[in-house]
Order: sequence, then C-alpha cells, then structure tokens
Amino acid sequence: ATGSAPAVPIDERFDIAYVTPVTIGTPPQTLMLDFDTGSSDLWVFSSHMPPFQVRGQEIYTPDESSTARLLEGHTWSIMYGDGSASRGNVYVDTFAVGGLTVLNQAVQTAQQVSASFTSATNIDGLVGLGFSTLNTVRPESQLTFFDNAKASLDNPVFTADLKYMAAGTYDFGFIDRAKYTGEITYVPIDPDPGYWIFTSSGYAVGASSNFSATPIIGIADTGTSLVYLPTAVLTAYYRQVQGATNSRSYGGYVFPCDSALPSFTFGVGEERFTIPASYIRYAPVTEGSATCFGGLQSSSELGINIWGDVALKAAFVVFDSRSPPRIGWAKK
Ligand SMILES: CSC[C@H](NC(=O)[C@H](Cc1ccccc1)NC(=O)N1CCOCC1)C(=O)N[C@@H](CC1CCCCC1)[C@@H](O)C(=O)OC(C)C
Repeated sequence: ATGSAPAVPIDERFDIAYVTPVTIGTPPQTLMLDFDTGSSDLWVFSSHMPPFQVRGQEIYTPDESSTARLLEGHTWSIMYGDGSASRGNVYVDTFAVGGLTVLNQAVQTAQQVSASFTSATNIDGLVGLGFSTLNTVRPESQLTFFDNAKASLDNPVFTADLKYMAAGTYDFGFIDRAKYTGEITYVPIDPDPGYWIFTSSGYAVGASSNFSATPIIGIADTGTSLVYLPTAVLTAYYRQVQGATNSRSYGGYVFPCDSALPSFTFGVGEERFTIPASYIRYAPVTEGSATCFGGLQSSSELGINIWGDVALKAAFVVFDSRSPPRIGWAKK
C-alpha cells in the first residue's frame, strides 16, 4: 500500500505550520492535523474538552463513531518544545490519511489543551511521526500511525515535500521520483532518543563558497516552524545582515525587513542545500512592522539543534525507517 496527502500551510501570510486532512471513525470524521516528526502522539481536539478551550477547531466525537473503543484506564500527557501542552484519554478507532487506512489506531482524545493550542484555530491536533518509543500513553505506550501502517506499506518510508507559502505533500510507502532532482543523499539516524536526529556536515553563509565543515547534530522536525542552530552559526550569519540584533523583547534575531539577506547553505554528506533568503525573512514581528523575525534562530535555549520547516522546505526529505533507520535529502 501507499498513501499521499497534502501539507497545507495554516496561514497564508507565512509558513507557521502545515496541516493534513485525515478521517477518524465510522462514519468518517474529518480533521486537519499537524504531522510532526518531532513527536509520537496522535491526539485530537475532542468532545471531551471544555467548550471554552475549542475556538473553531474540528473535534473528534468518539460517541458518534461505531468503531471507536475506549482504551480503559489509559491516559496521556505531552509538553512540546514551545511549552504548549495537552492531555486526555485514549480510544482506538479507524484512521485514514491519503488513501491509507489503519484499523485500531490509538487516537488520543484531548481533555485539556494549553492556550496556544486553543488559539491555533487551524490545527485540530497532531499526528506524531517520531519513533514510537516517545509515545506518552500510559500504562501501555501506543504505536504511531506510521508504525501501524508500516507492514502494509510497499516500502517502510515516508517523505516530506514541504513548500514555501504553498501546499506540499506527505507520501507514505513510496519515493516519488517526480518530486526531486538528482540523487538522494542518505545519512544515518540515531533512533535512541526517538527523534529523527542526524548530523549535518556543515554550513555556509550565502552560497556554498566558504563552506565550514563543522558537524551539526540536529532533529529533522516537520512540526517546528524555524531552524534552530548553535550561536556560533547564528552570529556568522547575522553578522552579514545590516541592523540585525538578537532581541530579548522579541525573543530572537530580528532585522529591518528591507535589509539584504544572504542565503544559508547546509551540508548533508557531500551534498549542499541552500535556504533562500526569502525563507529567512520569516515574518514581521507584528502585523505591518518594518522589523522582521529571522527564520534562523539560536538553539542555545533548546539544548538541541532543529532543522524545522524553514530548512525542510528547501529539500525533498525521505524518512526511511528500515533498520538501521536513515534520512535522505534531495534537491527539488
Ligand atoms: C523549537 S521547538 C518549538 C516547536 N514549536 C514551533 O515551532 C511553533 C509551532 C506552532 C505552529 C502553529 C501554532 C503554534 C505553534 N512555532 C513557533 O514557536 N513559532 C515562533 C517563532 O516564529 C515561528 C512560529 C515545537 O514545540 N514543535 C513541536 C510540535 C508543535 C506543533 C504545533 C503545535 C505546537 C507543537 C514538536 O515538533 C517538538 O516539540 O519538537 C521537539 C523535538 C522540539
């Protein structure tokens, strides 16, 4: 089996997150979920939440699904890198995305979500695509939809083709030759922490003329909007940007929106990928401001480097869960 589904930006002004239509239950209930390689819980806004916590999101109502079964005595609770959080109980039900159907998928129903989820009106929940070891359901942790689907997939892979200010695609079980050019460069993944962690071979500010071959260990994370890198890399980049400062009040590097920005190149093995300046001129700090927030930010507060959507948009990425797992990057 294979599947293919769109990854739609939730905001038409800038790429803060991407959502994908899924159906859950019988008859099918459609929700728009954020497919997140940085976590491993499949959770949804649900009829078990206090109504004031729901602000326009679609909800899953297990009582209206003839195939829903409560997973007695199981609960979950998760906190993300940005401090947002959610928790609740667990059902199993039929889950379908992009033509793929998984019977008896653990669907984690929210009973409480933090304010940032309530205000993210276009995100009805998350589909974790990290390793199932990270799943927070207790007393028995549950498998991700990808791990449940893997045995029936033509290949144990999924790919991300995210796009700048446009809908991209997640493919499951196959690698679409039409979505990339040249060859795919694969590098090993360390699956122990449960994330898609790989080592980039280095970086260059601007075109890859002055490439600095320094290894950068980081997570390939579809659920993170920006790129978070070591301070040394950030200062090398923003040194080239007129008027750039690391603003405490705005919580990161900002610069005049009309400043000239170099591109940013990162290495995967011998291959070089360039993030265009337009992706790094991320967004005005507030609507209409002449000060812009950078798409490259410091990872020092996070303790881990993250190749989020700003980097993933610059490539076609293969998440290959054969053993040992590996990640592939190709130009497009
Ligand atoms: C650097 S880690 C921060 C990361 N969050 C983010 O990147 C959020 C995502 C978001 C989108 C829409 C609405 C609300 C939040 N964006 C964010 O903090 N932004 C502030 C800077 O400008 C860009 C938007 C994060 O926590 N990612 C989560 C998934 C994410 C999905 C959307 C809802 C909130 C949770 C996950 O990938 C994760 O925790 O990864 C770990 C490995 C860091």
